[in-house]
Amino acid sequence: MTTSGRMALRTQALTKVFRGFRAVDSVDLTVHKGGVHALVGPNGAGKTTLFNLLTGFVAPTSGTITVFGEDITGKQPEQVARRGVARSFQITSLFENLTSREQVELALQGLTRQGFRFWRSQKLLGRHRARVDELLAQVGLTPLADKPVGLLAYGQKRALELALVLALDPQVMLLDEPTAGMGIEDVDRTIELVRRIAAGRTVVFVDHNMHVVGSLADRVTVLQQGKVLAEGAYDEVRNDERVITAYLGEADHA
Ligand SMILES: Nc1ncnc2c1ncn2[C@@H]1O[C@H](COP(=O)(O)OP(=O)(O)OP(=O)(O)O)[C@@H](O)[C@H]1O
Repeated sequence: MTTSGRMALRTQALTKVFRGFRAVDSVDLTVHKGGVHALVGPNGAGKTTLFNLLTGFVAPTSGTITVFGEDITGKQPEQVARRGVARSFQITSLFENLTSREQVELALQGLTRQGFRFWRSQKLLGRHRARVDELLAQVGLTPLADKPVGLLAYGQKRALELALVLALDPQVMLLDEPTAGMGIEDVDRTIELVRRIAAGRTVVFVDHNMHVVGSLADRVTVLQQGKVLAEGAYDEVRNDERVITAYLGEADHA
């Protein structure tokens, strides 16, 4: 296999400047195919901006982004999604009055060009139902499929978000703080869930919880002030003096 064939995502000198402020500063990032790659760093390090760049929600000031060897720099989010890169939806994008099932149906419907016409075809509708059931089962929401989303617990809503990403059947899945705001039980359940759905895909995720990072990531990139401070396996990175200092600095601040 060629080197580019093993790379799912690659950025070179990727930079985003907001009114003179370098939020992402010359980042070289390589995410290997099939890898689970964590982006960590103190608040304001540029993690969200990097995510937005990788998914086309923010256009870079300079630098390049490639997906499986293809240059996607400057492409729109839909075009990036069409190349198999999908990010998690935020809870705020869930409709509280719809059930989990309806929510997943809506996500699948968005994938079809036929739109509403699609739903009039009984045959396709049946095939679709099976897929909806499968997605709900994957994230453990089968028993709650017909409950309005507004009545779901926080952790269950986060699981539903993952089902919406999975509906796109992405090759590369970007998860923005999948365990943020969760209690310990939900955190451990989510770790298991992400591990399961990561099989056969490439995952990039941001998380502040080092237990999550250590449990899931085979590679960790530490950002600080928009730059890559360190990169490596979790155990290498967490013992890196510069990383310890960056985090202690943040703790002092707090
Ligand atoms: N649209 C914008 N306009 C101006 N500045 C921005 C914009 N988006 C982000 N920034 C700045 O860029 C820097 C990096 O922000 P970013 O949200 O990417 O950091 P982060 O690592 O995700 O932080 P957190 O962990 O707090 O979510 C911050 O200083 C932020 O204020």
